Amino acid sequence: MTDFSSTGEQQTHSGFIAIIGKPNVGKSTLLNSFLGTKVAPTSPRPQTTRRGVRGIHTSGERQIVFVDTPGMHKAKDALGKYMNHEVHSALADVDAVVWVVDLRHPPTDEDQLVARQIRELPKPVFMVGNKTDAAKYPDEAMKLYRALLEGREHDTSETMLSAQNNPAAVATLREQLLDALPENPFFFPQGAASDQTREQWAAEIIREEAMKKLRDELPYAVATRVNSWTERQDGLQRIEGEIVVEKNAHKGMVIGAGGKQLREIGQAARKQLEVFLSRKVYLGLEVIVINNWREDEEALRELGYE
Ligand SMILES: Nc1nc2c(ncn2[C@@H]2O[C@H](COP(=O)(O)OP(=O)(O)OP(=O)(O)O)[C@@H](O)[C@H]2O)c(=O)[nH]1
Repeated sequence: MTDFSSTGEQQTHSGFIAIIGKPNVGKSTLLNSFLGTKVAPTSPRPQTTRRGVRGIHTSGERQIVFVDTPGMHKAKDALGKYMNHEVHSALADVDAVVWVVDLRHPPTDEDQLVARQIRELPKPVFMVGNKTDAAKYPDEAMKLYRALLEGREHDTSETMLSAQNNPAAVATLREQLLDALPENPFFFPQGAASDQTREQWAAEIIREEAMKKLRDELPYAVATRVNSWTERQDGLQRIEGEIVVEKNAHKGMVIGAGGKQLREIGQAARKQLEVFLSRKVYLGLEVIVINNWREDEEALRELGYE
């Protein structure tokens, strides 16, 4: 382990905390809110998160490394299996778990799947009832979720909040997480916000915008990557990216009539990148085909899912 501790004298506390839950409950939104910056993609579509993206929060002598996991679900293909595997390995390696549930609805089979994973886990679990702003019966829903952990013998705490609209409640929860960290040297340098490269980060933003625009099953058949990023002397960031589809027939569906859809995806992604980078961005996007990439272990590796 690399020792990034700020001082040799004061003891630092540092640890890994996984954010888990079924798809679409608001895990990435909560992570971004914990960090006050955007490291994870969010979208109204389930299963937007594919990698165990890490976000890092350092406060004084304490550092949390967040592991944002893909939503746990019943896997249908190699990509799905990879995503569930990410959740299992995340749980084995972390010091505590934040379990996010959606208070707008009662628990489903997928929530039970998650609860089974953590009921016996000998690590602190912080249950977060999310979306209180949009829930009709938040207390009743929370009771049903609580029941899924009945019999659990290890530390469990609860919070109800809106990851999207409740920064004060998110900050209070973050403070509780900081208090739960074990004594450890820092795992990352103090200023770091994520362990993603800027290329991975930009590729995820492009994928987020593509997922918002594409219809039916197509969003899930799309991967993105950034192949080149150069900075001009006047500060303009020139980024070249690819949207990868798994069939020739999908290419036209992504590009759209006269290239309209691809242009819209590119424009939306460019705007997000410009906001986060505070720089002018030129974004070049191309659509390419890698046949059945979701079933192809080598292609998955090539696209960074390993
Ligand atoms: N009303 C409301 N919506 C929220 C809140 N938090 C998140 N959302 C929305 O819920 C949707 C899913 O949020 P994400 O953060 O992408 O969810 P996720 O759990 O990371 O999703 P996966 O990547 O599929 O696992 C998005 O449309 C968010 O804007 C909240 O506090 N209130």
